[in-house]
Amino acid sequence: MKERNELYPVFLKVSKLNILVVGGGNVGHEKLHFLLKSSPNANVEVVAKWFLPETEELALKHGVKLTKSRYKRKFLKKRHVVIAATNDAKLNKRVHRHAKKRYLLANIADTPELCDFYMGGIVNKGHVKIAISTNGKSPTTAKRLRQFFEEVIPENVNEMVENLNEYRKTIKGDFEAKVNQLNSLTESLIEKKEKDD
Ligand SMILES: C[C@@]1(CC(=O)O)c2cc3[nH]c(cc4nc(cc5[nH]c(cc(n2)[C@H]1CCC(=O)O)[C@@](C)(CC(=O)O)[C@@H]5CCC(=O)O)C(CC(=O)O)=C4CCC(=O)O)c(CCC(=O)O)c3CC(=O)O
Ligand SMILES: NC(=O)C1=CN([C@@H]2O[C@H](COP(=O)(O)OP(=O)(O)OC[C@H]3O[C@@H](n4cnc5c(N)ncnc54)[C@H](O)[C@@H]3O)[C@@H](O)[C@H]2O)C=CC1
Repeated sequence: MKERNELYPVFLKVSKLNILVVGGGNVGHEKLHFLLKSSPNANVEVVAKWFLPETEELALKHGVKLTKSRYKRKFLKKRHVVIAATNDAKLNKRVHRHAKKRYLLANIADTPELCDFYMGGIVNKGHVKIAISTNGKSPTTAKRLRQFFEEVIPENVNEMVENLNEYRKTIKGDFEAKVNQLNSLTESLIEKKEKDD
Protein backbone atom coordinates (compact mmCIF):
# COMPACT_ATOMS: atom_id res chain seq x y z
CA MET A 1 0.00 0.00 0.00
CA LYS A 2 1.06 3.57 -0.65
CA GLU A 3 2.56 5.45 2.30
CA ARG A 4 0.10 7.80 3.96
CA ASN A 5 0.08 10.36 6.72
CA GLU A 6 -0.73 8.55 9.97
CA LEU A 7 -0.18 11.49 12.31
CA TYR A 8 -3.05 12.36 14.61
CA PRO A 9 -3.71 16.10 14.81
CA VAL A 10 -4.67 17.63 18.14
CA PHE A 11 -5.27 21.26 19.10
CA LEU A 12 -3.22 22.01 22.17
CA LYS A 13 -4.09 24.64 24.75
CA VAL A 14 -0.55 25.92 24.85
CA SER A 15 -1.34 28.62 27.39
CA LYS A 16 -1.76 25.75 29.87
CA LEU A 17 1.43 23.95 28.91
CA ASN A 18 5.05 24.81 29.66
CA ILE A 19 6.99 24.87 26.43
CA LEU A 20 10.75 25.26 26.07
CA VAL A 21 12.40 26.22 22.79
CA VAL A 22 16.15 25.58 22.64
CA GLY A 23 17.79 27.79 20.01
CA GLY A 24 17.05 31.38 19.05
CA GLY A 25 18.44 31.63 15.50
CA ASN A 26 16.48 31.51 12.26
CA VAL A 27 14.66 28.28 12.98
CA GLY A 28 14.06 28.96 16.68
CA HIS A 29 12.59 32.28 15.59
CA GLU A 30 10.32 30.70 12.96
CA LYS A 31 9.01 28.10 15.41
CA LEU A 32 8.32 30.80 18.01
CA HIS A 33 6.78 33.12 15.41
CA PHE A 34 4.26 30.54 14.17
CA LEU A 35 3.52 29.30 17.68
CA LEU A 36 2.68 32.84 18.84
CA LYS A 37 0.88 33.76 15.62
CA SER A 38 -1.54 30.94 16.27
CA SER A 39 -1.47 31.09 20.08
CA PRO A 40 -0.48 34.58 21.28
CA ASN A 41 -0.73 33.47 24.92
CA ALA A 42 1.41 30.37 24.60
CA ASN A 43 3.41 29.73 27.73
CA VAL A 44 6.88 29.50 26.29
CA GLU A 45 10.49 30.19 27.23
CA VAL A 46 13.44 30.23 24.84
CA VAL A 47 16.98 29.34 25.86
CA ALA A 48 19.91 30.04 23.54
CA LYS A 49 23.45 31.35 23.53
CA TRP A 50 22.27 34.30 21.44
CA PHE A 51 19.04 35.63 19.96
CA LEU A 52 18.10 37.44 16.77
CA PRO A 53 16.88 41.03 17.32
CA GLU A 54 13.50 40.06 15.83
CA THR A 55 13.19 37.28 18.42
CA GLU A 56 13.86 39.77 21.19
CA GLU A 57 11.16 42.03 19.78
CA LEU A 58 8.65 39.19 19.43
CA ALA A 59 9.39 37.96 22.95
CA LEU A 60 8.88 41.41 24.43
CA LYS A 61 5.53 41.74 22.65
CA HIS A 62 4.24 38.41 23.97
CA GLY A 63 5.89 38.33 27.37
CA VAL A 64 8.05 35.37 26.42
CA LYS A 65 11.06 34.77 28.64
CA LEU A 66 14.39 34.63 26.82
CA THR A 67 17.23 33.00 28.72
CA LYS A 68 20.71 33.61 27.37
CA SER A 69 22.58 30.48 28.30
CA ARG A 70 24.03 27.26 26.98
CA TYR A 71 21.49 24.46 27.15
CA LYS A 72 21.50 22.47 30.37
CA ARG A 73 19.36 19.48 31.26
CA LYS A 74 17.79 21.33 34.17
CA PHE A 75 15.97 23.62 31.71
CA LEU A 76 13.62 20.71 31.01
CA LYS A 77 12.32 20.72 34.58
CA LYS A 78 8.56 21.31 34.76
CA ARG A 79 8.11 21.38 30.96
CA HIS A 80 5.52 19.51 28.98
CA VAL A 81 6.97 20.12 25.55
CA VAL A 82 10.43 20.91 24.18
CA ILE A 83 11.39 22.15 20.72
CA ALA A 84 15.08 21.84 19.86
CA ALA A 85 16.17 24.18 17.08
CA THR A 86 19.86 24.83 17.53
CA ASN A 87 22.41 24.53 14.74
CA ASP A 88 24.23 21.86 16.75
CA ALA A 89 22.82 18.50 15.66
CA LYS A 90 24.52 16.66 18.52
CA LEU A 91 23.02 19.03 21.05
CA ASN A 92 19.56 18.63 19.48
CA LYS A 93 19.92 14.86 19.91
CA ARG A 94 20.99 15.33 23.51
CA VAL A 95 17.89 17.43 24.16
CA HIS A 96 15.85 14.58 22.65
CA ARG A 97 17.52 12.02 24.93
CA HIS A 98 16.88 14.14 28.00
CA ALA A 99 13.28 14.77 26.95
CA LYS A 100 12.59 11.06 26.49
CA LYS A 101 13.89 10.28 29.99
CA ARG A 102 11.32 12.72 31.31
CA TYR A 103 8.48 11.58 29.02
CA LEU A 104 8.28 15.04 27.44
CA LEU A 105 6.92 15.59 23.98
CA ALA A 106 9.81 16.64 21.77
CA ASN A 107 10.17 18.34 18.41
CA ILE A 108 13.73 18.14 17.12
CA ALA A 109 13.55 20.57 14.21
CA ASP A 110 16.44 19.18 12.17
CA THR A 111 15.58 15.49 12.69
CA PRO A 112 12.03 14.43 11.75
CA GLU A 113 12.66 10.84 12.98
CA LEU A 114 13.21 12.18 16.50
CA CYS A 115 10.05 14.31 16.53
CA ASP A 116 7.05 13.18 18.61
CA PHE A 117 5.03 15.75 16.70
CA TYR A 118 5.50 18.17 13.84
CA MET A 119 4.58 21.82 13.75
CA GLY A 120 2.08 22.35 10.94
CA GLY A 121 1.04 24.99 8.51
CA ILE A 122 -1.83 26.79 10.24
CA VAL A 123 -4.82 28.60 8.78
CA ASN A 124 -6.82 30.68 11.24
CA LYS A 125 -10.14 32.48 10.70
CA GLY A 126 -11.68 33.46 14.01
CA HIS A 127 -12.68 30.27 15.82
CA VAL A 128 -11.83 28.12 12.83
CA LYS A 129 -8.37 26.61 12.60
CA ILE A 130 -6.97 24.21 10.04
CA ALA A 131 -3.63 22.50 10.52
CA ILE A 132 -1.67 21.09 7.60
CA SER A 133 1.05 18.47 7.54
CA THR A 134 2.86 16.76 4.70
CA ASN A 135 4.11 14.02 7.01
CA GLY A 136 7.39 15.90 7.22
CA LYS A 137 8.01 15.39 3.52
CA SER A 138 7.68 18.94 2.23
CA PRO A 139 7.29 21.84 4.67
CA THR A 140 7.23 24.19 1.68
CA THR A 141 4.06 22.46 0.46
CA ALA A 142 2.56 22.91 3.94
CA LYS A 143 3.39 26.61 3.74
CA ARG A 144 1.90 27.01 0.24
CA LEU A 145 -1.26 25.13 1.20
CA ARG A 146 -1.56 27.36 4.26
CA GLN A 147 -1.36 30.43 2.01
CA PHE A 148 -3.85 28.92 -0.43
CA PHE A 149 -6.44 28.17 2.26
CA GLU A 150 -5.93 31.60 3.82
CA GLU A 151 -7.03 33.01 0.46
CA VAL A 152 -9.98 30.74 -0.30
CA ILE A 153 -11.62 30.25 3.08
CA PRO A 154 -14.17 33.04 3.42
CA GLU A 155 -13.67 35.52 6.23
CA ASN A 156 -17.30 35.04 7.27
CA VAL A 157 -16.81 31.36 8.14
CA ASN A 158 -16.49 32.60 11.71
CA GLU A 159 -19.97 34.16 11.58
CA MET A 160 -21.41 30.77 10.78
CA VAL A 161 -19.60 29.24 13.75
CA GLU A 162 -20.83 31.95 16.09
CA ASN A 163 -24.41 31.80 14.80
CA LEU A 164 -24.53 28.04 15.08
CA ASN A 165 -23.02 28.23 18.53
CA GLU A 166 -25.86 30.54 19.62
CA TYR A 167 -28.45 28.31 17.97
CA ARG A 168 -26.88 25.21 19.49
CA LYS A 169 -27.48 26.59 22.98
CA THR A 170 -31.21 27.03 22.26
CA ILE A 171 -31.95 23.51 20.98
CA LYS A 172 -33.88 21.33 23.35
CA GLY A 173 -34.07 17.57 23.27
CA ASP A 174 -31.63 14.73 23.47
CA PHE A 175 -28.29 14.46 21.72
CA GLU A 176 -29.74 12.78 18.65
CA ALA A 177 -32.39 15.46 18.19
CA LYS A 178 -29.70 18.16 18.40
CA VAL A 179 -27.52 16.42 15.84
CA ASN A 180 -30.47 16.07 13.48
CA GLN A 181 -31.45 19.73 13.73
CA LEU A 182 -27.91 20.99 13.25
CA ASN A 183 -27.36 18.62 10.35
CA SER A 184 -30.51 19.64 8.50
CA LEU A 185 -29.75 23.32 9.02
CA THR A 186 -26.29 23.00 7.48
CA GLU A 187 -27.10 20.38 4.85
CA SER A 188 -27.02 22.82 1.95
CA LEU A 189 -23.38 23.63 2.65
CA ILE A 190 -22.20 20.45 1.03
CA GLU A 191 -23.45 19.58 -2.41
CA LYS A 192 -23.02 15.86 -2.31
CA LYS A 193 -23.26 13.77 0.79
CA GLU A 194 -21.78 10.30 0.47
CA LYS A 195 -22.78 9.34 3.98
CA ASP A 196 -23.21 11.05 7.30
CA ASP A 197 -20.28 10.72 9.65
C1 LIG B 1 9.31 17.80 10.05
C2 LIG B 1 9.16 19.28 10.43
C3 LIG B 1 9.51 19.30 11.90
C4 LIG B 1 9.15 20.58 12.60
O1 LIG B 1 9.94 21.53 12.47
O2 LIG B 1 8.09 20.59 13.24
C5 LIG B 1 10.05 20.19 9.63
C6 LIG B 1 11.36 19.90 9.32
C7 LIG B 1 12.21 20.59 8.43
N1 LIG B 1 11.90 21.75 7.78
C8 LIG B 1 12.90 22.08 6.92
C9 LIG B 1 12.89 23.14 6.02
C10 LIG B 1 11.88 24.12 5.85
N2 LIG B 1 10.82 24.33 6.72
C11 LIG B 1 10.05 25.34 6.24
C12 LIG B 1 8.88 25.86 6.86
C13 LIG B 1 8.09 25.25 7.82
N3 LIG B 1 8.37 24.02 8.40
C14 LIG B 1 7.32 23.59 9.13
C15 LIG B 1 7.21 22.34 9.71
C16 LIG B 1 8.11 21.28 9.69
N4 LIG B 1 9.40 21.35 9.29
C17 LIG B 1 7.76 19.89 10.16
C18 LIG B 1 7.02 19.11 9.07
C19 LIG B 1 5.66 19.69 8.71
C20 LIG B 1 4.96 18.81 7.70
O3 LIG B 1 4.55 17.69 8.08
O4 LIG B 1 4.77 19.23 6.56
C21 LIG B 1 6.19 24.59 9.09
C22 LIG B 1 5.02 23.99 8.27
C23 LIG B 1 5.59 24.97 10.45
C24 LIG B 1 6.53 25.62 11.46
O5 LIG B 1 7.74 25.75 11.24
O6 LIG B 1 5.97 26.05 12.49
C25 LIG B 1 6.84 25.84 8.40
C26 LIG B 1 5.94 26.58 7.37
C27 LIG B 1 5.00 27.49 8.12
C28 LIG B 1 4.18 28.36 7.25
O7 LIG B 1 4.72 29.20 6.48
O8 LIG B 1 2.94 28.27 7.37
C29 LIG B 1 10.60 25.80 5.01
C30 LIG B 1 9.96 26.82 4.07
C31 LIG B 1 10.20 28.22 4.42
O9 LIG B 1 10.74 28.55 5.49
O10 LIG B 1 9.83 29.06 3.57
C32 LIG B 1 11.79 25.07 4.78
C33 LIG B 1 12.79 25.16 3.62
C34 LIG B 1 12.29 24.42 2.38
C35 LIG B 1 11.96 22.92 2.54
O11 LIG B 1 12.85 22.15 2.92
O12 LIG B 1 10.81 22.58 2.25
C36 LIG B 1 13.95 21.12 7.08
C37 LIG B 1 15.22 21.07 6.26
C38 LIG B 1 16.34 21.86 6.92
C39 LIG B 1 17.62 21.81 6.11
O13 LIG B 1 17.62 21.45 4.93
O14 LIG B 1 18.66 22.15 6.73
C40 LIG B 1 13.52 20.21 8.06
C41 LIG B 1 14.28 19.01 8.59
C42 LIG B 1 14.18 17.82 7.68
O15 LIG B 1 13.24 17.71 6.89
O16 LIG B 1 15.09 17.00 7.76
N1 LIG C 1 12.31 22.39 11.07
C1 LIG C 1 12.50 23.41 10.27
O1 LIG C 1 11.52 24.08 9.90
C2 LIG C 1 13.90 23.72 9.78
C3 LIG C 1 15.03 23.17 10.37
N2 LIG C 1 16.30 23.55 10.00
C4 LIG C 1 17.46 23.03 10.80
O2 LIG C 1 17.48 23.74 12.07
C5 LIG C 1 18.81 23.95 12.56
C6 LIG C 1 19.04 25.37 13.09
O3 LIG C 1 19.30 26.31 12.06
P1 LIG C 1 19.32 27.91 12.30
O4 LIG C 1 18.24 28.32 13.21
O5 LIG C 1 19.36 28.51 10.95
O6 LIG C 1 20.71 28.17 13.05
P2 LIG C 1 21.25 29.54 13.62
O7 LIG C 1 22.74 29.51 13.53
O8 LIG C 1 20.51 30.72 13.03
O9 LIG C 1 20.84 29.52 15.18
C7 LIG C 1 21.36 28.60 16.07
C8 LIG C 1 20.82 28.90 17.47
O10 LIG C 1 21.22 27.82 18.32
C9 LIG C 1 21.74 28.36 19.52
N3 LIG C 1 22.69 27.42 20.13
C10 LIG C 1 23.74 26.78 19.56
N4 LIG C 1 24.38 26.02 20.49
C11 LIG C 1 23.72 26.18 21.66
C12 LIG C 1 23.88 25.67 22.99
N5 LIG C 1 24.89 24.83 23.30
N6 LIG C 1 22.99 26.02 23.93
C13 LIG C 1 21.97 26.89 23.64
N7 LIG C 1 21.77 27.40 22.42
C14 LIG C 1 22.64 27.07 21.45
C15 LIG C 1 22.40 29.65 19.11
O11 LIG C 1 22.58 30.49 20.24
C16 LIG C 1 21.36 30.17 18.11
O12 LIG C 1 20.36 30.86 18.80
C17 LIG C 1 19.71 23.52 11.41
O13 LIG C 1 20.26 22.28 11.83
C18 LIG C 1 18.81 23.33 10.20
O14 LIG C 1 19.20 22.22 9.44
C19 LIG C 1 16.47 24.45 9.00
C20 LIG C 1 15.39 25.01 8.34
C21 LIG C 1 14.04 24.70 8.70
